Amino acid sequence: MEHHIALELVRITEKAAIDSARWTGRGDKNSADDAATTAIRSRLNSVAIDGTVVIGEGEMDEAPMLYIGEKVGNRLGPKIDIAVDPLEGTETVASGLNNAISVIAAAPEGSLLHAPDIYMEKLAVGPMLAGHLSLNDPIETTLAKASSILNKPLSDMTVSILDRDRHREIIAVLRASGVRIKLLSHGDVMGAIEAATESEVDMYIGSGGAPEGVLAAAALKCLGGEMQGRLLPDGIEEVERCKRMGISDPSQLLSMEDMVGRESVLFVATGVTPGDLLNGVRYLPNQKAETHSVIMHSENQTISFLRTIHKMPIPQEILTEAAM
Ligand SMILES: O=P(O)(O)OC[C@H]1O[C@](O)(COP(=O)(O)O)[C@@H](O)[C@@H]1O
Repeated sequence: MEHHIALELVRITEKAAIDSARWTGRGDKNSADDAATTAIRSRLNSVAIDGTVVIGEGEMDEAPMLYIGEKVGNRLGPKIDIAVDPLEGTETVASGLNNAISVIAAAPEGSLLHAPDIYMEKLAVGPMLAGHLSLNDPIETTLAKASSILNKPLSDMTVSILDRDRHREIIAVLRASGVRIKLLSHGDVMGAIEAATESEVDMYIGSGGAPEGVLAAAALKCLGGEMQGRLLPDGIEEVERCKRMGISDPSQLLSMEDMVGRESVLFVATGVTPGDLLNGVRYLPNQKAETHSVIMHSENQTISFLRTIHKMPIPQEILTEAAM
């Protein structure tokens, strides 16, 4: 995956972040999401790719922009799959909380799993634990193995998980084991990534969105970590949806390769609100804004951080007022 594509894509997540961060704390998650989606959609066709959205805003009949199967890019570049979440953490922005990002992953055509918008059970770890654990094991076994490989007692380990009622049993098991728990209010792409960066978190577990699982798997591949998943279809309709998207056995354990393929993957994200890995957007005087982004390539496992100062166009309404 070529570097210039990453730079073009990150310019797009930056714009999405700048536009959606204006909705921080305003209690309107749909407007925040619309702002990010519009920014991404209006710019994707200028990127030198022959792209297909495999993870986007929904299926064709439910999403006017960035629908699954939509062709994007100027068609002059390589054929690639695009997974995009214009705003990961819509509620986070609406409530003015931390860790909302705008994110795009890209990989050669046919590499990324067409994940339906249902829940996925997930296990994400960093390089030291990669290849050593299994989502099939009971949590107690997973924790014991991790503790032995990391050579630290359970009481020194931290596991992160979304703070949801559906996780009550898992959280009880974690508490009984003695590990520290980091409860996330929203945003499990960043939650999973944190398990593979130099943070206090050793492991991310629990269920979250399946599309977010694929995005996180792309990042974890670049970080040398590992992500395993299992779709959790709720009822026949969701099982059928999995099948329509090419997943014949929705209960199968999904490896990194199942989710992001064997070839090189690219992951770019820009912080919308302040977070552990990325700062959020800062609006500066003189129509400027500052963004913080990360660009990850799986090929050499390079992780680059980018701080950019943007000169923003003067809003149309101000131009109109000045002309009067
Ligand atoms: O809030 P739920 O239903 O537990 O869903 C969890 C999913 O929602 C998120 O927290 C945020 O998703 P949105 O950006 O769509 O609001 C994801 O990161 C996560 O995978």
